[in-house]
Amino acid sequence: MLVQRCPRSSSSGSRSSPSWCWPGEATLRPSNPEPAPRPAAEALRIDAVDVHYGRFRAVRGATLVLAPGELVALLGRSGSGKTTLLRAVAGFERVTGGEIRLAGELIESPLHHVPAHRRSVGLVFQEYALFPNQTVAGNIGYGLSRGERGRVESLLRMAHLEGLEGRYPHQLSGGQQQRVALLRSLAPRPRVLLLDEPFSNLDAGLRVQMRDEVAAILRAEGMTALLVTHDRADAMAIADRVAVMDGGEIIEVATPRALYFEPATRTAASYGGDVQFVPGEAFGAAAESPLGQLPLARPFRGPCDLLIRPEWLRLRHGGTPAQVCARRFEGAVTRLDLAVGGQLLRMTAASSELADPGDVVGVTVAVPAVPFPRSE
Ligand SMILES: Nc1ncnc2c1ncn2[C@@H]1O[C@H](COP(=O)(O)OP(=O)(O)OP(=O)(O)O)[C@@H](O)[C@H]1O
Repeated sequence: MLVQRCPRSSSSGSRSSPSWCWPGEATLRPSNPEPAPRPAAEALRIDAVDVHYGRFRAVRGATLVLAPGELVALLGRSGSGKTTLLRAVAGFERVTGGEIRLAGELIESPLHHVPAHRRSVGLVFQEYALFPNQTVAGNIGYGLSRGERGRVESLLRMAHLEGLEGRYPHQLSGGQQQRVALLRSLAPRPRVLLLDEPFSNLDAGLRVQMRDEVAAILRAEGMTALLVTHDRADAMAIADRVAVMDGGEIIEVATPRALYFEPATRTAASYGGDVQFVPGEAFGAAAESPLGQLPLARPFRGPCDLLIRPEWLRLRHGGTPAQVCARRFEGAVTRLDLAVGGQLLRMTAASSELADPGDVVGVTVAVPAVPFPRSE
């Protein structure tokens, strides 16, 4: 069995699911006629999925397709529906619309429900949920047959945990526990791995190290994975693509670079990084703006608002004159408030760039601006 437990449902107890929601419920209604399986090029297909809690529609028409071996991050603010969607894929929430398929096989629709323990879906939560009375090897090998001992050893090697196989969870650091939890979920070779905020218990330094290690392990295993996070840096650092979830909807699916440099909507732009806009008049590949003529990330014509992230600004002699209104030193970076042509702009500069309040400096934009229709 791949699904060991679902901490959120067991710990909170507050998620009142309709009675037909519980995982493990083997038979619901006869399944609807099964369409021909989709090509195996899709490891996971979430198609127009709705999930309701009573009358509240927590997930709204969510569509997302993962290719085999792809790592996709579901990025959104608290309450945007990320965990609900993940739980629907795992089999812990019933969908009220749409369908979910694993490698073409229908596993969830309003009329069809494959129980969680039969989905071959692995789960990793922020609470590592290791078995306290089992060793590292016992935890990882849980659910494997005796003949698969070699699998435990190779996973330990891959995660650089050789030598720790005889330890118990309380004898491990947080990062080691998280790696063991990951290996335990990977061991039975699930069809897809679901990770719910797996790094949020870790301090900042360890978090960065762990997310790189987790990504490396997932790639070495060729695992298809869906990672829920509210942390944009986590999502951007390790995902092949980021699915932005807002108000229950998946509003944009893009590579991390596209989400940062060329988001399709203003809302998605705010998930990709800090946002600020200046008015512009675009004429194809460039636009006139209070910062002079700026190249555009995509062609546009007419009045627009231009996305210029604070860190895209540079202090340069000969740039557009700007007055420094305020300065906040934050160590590696310094944040400046600049008055440019009657507009206040925020700039994030390297702290080596010296400018004091009251100075008049030259400002340029180092990255093509992203145009959005003014009316949006
Ligand atoms: N059992 C439940 N009953 C009623 N409403 C629920 C239940 N579980 C979640 N919700 C609501 O559904 C919405 C989506 O919740 P969900 O936990 O999926 O969001 P999330 O994006 O994962 O948030 P977080 O990052 O805080 O975990 C929220 O408004 C939440 O209050």
